[in-house]
Amino acid sequence: MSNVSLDLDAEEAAFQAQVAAIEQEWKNPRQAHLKRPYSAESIAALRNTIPITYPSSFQGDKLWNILKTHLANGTCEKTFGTTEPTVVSQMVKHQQTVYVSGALCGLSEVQHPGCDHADYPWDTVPKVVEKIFKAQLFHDQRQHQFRMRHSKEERAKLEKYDFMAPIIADGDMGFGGLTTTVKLAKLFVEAGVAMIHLDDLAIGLKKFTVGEGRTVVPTSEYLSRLTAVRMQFDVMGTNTLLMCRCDTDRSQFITSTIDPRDHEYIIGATKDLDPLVEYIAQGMAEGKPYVQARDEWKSQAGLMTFDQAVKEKATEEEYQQYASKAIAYGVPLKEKRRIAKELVKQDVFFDWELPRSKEGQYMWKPSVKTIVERAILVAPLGDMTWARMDAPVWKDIVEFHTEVRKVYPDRMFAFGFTGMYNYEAAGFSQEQIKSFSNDMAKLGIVWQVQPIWSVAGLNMTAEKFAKEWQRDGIAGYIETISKPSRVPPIIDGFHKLSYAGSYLADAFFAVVAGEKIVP
Ligand SMILES: C[C@](O)(C(=O)O)[C@H](CC(=O)O)C(=O)O
Repeated sequence: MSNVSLDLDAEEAAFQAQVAAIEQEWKNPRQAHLKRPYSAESIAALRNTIPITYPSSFQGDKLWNILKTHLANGTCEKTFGTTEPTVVSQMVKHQQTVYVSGALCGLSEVQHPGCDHADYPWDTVPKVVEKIFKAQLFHDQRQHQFRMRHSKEERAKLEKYDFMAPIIADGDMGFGGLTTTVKLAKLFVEAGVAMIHLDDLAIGLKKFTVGEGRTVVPTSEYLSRLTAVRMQFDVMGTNTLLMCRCDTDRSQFITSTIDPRDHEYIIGATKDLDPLVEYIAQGMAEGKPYVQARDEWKSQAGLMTFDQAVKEKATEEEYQQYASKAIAYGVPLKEKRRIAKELVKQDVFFDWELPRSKEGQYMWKPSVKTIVERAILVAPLGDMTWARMDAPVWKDIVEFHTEVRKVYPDRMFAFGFTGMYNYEAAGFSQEQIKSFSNDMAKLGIVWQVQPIWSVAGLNMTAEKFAKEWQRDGIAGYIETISKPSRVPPIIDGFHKLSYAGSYLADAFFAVVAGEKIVP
């Protein structure tokens, strides 16, 4: 039974037309850098039968043009994170984009605030994007209506801002599974986002204070996540941008050994000890703190990668022969073992199961090289790349971006100034700190974000006023806030009717009553 006429020819013709349209979309210069592992037919079969368009696609194209212009000019867009629409209304006066930080959402937009575990409900960040995007539309609408109340000559004297700054948002790790990643991508597009970033972290395994902060997932899982987002964007036919973010810098663990492309970096014990978890359990039963027991075991286990273990046992000549055959991208441990057995006289003991954590994670040896390999592998799925770094090590920054651009010369990159950066400890002079953004822009880092300004920035402002308010009462407010905010360039506030939207609200009444609202 069906409630529509079964015109099979029409259905088939519509499907083939959709396939042709998708293939044409993918040939567009805007998408020339993308390569999908799936066909246009697969996407056409997943689309709705009615045409749906999304402002997200328009904002994605706008952002693409902003970033490509910076790339061409060797400059960069500098933005910061927020969850507040009123803050956004001020950001747009000095910058071109807005960032919605997951860490900030986890502190202020959830029922259980806390550290950036990205363990908040998967729809948290998209909802904040929607809140901000709708506020942008409101600011844009009231500014337009206010301007159109004035003659063209008068408008020349009025300030005008582009409130529709593209929103970039934190997609974290896609929240665990492919179905959540697909739903997340869909919700972000429906919310009006211009770009999301997705990373290779494992969900919910961050420990902040014991040196076990980052666990990555296998390369294969990272690929699947990004493919799922690209697929969902294609199903929706949107030009929303996808940023491939790698968090392997300073990661301590990986969740699985399933992908041979990771084997080079997985750490094993070269001493045949009891497993770490047993040693820790025994130590804690004797009253030892967890970290002490863990570090004791680590100091005895001879922890290293298999290649390092071979180097320890082989002669120089044996190792050179081994390296020429076994140290290459994607060589599985099983093959490495076979080559070592063939070439190295001494037995190489190596067991990556012994150091596994209680949660089953494998130990990981981070390096710029592994971030480069992941970034290059996934680049055809995304529009930009971000190697998230825990510290501003200039040598690593140069190495990473230079290596990726050897393969993708026009690749655009992002950089995040995390709150904990200690520039002096990283060897930066004051001059280098000042020129940091411009120096990075020359490497193709066209979008740079201070993600969590709001935590310190707004807190300092709030604490300062709270103190003055108690001390000076309303006189203090007038001196420190009200008067300064009226001095051009004026900071929008409810004191200026135009910015509260009062004229917009009255315009609804006027239009309904048949009155003119333009001069
Ligand atoms: C950018 C980030 O993902 C965020 O949630 O804002 C965080 C910010 C931070 O930890 O400073 C991150 O870089 O992981």
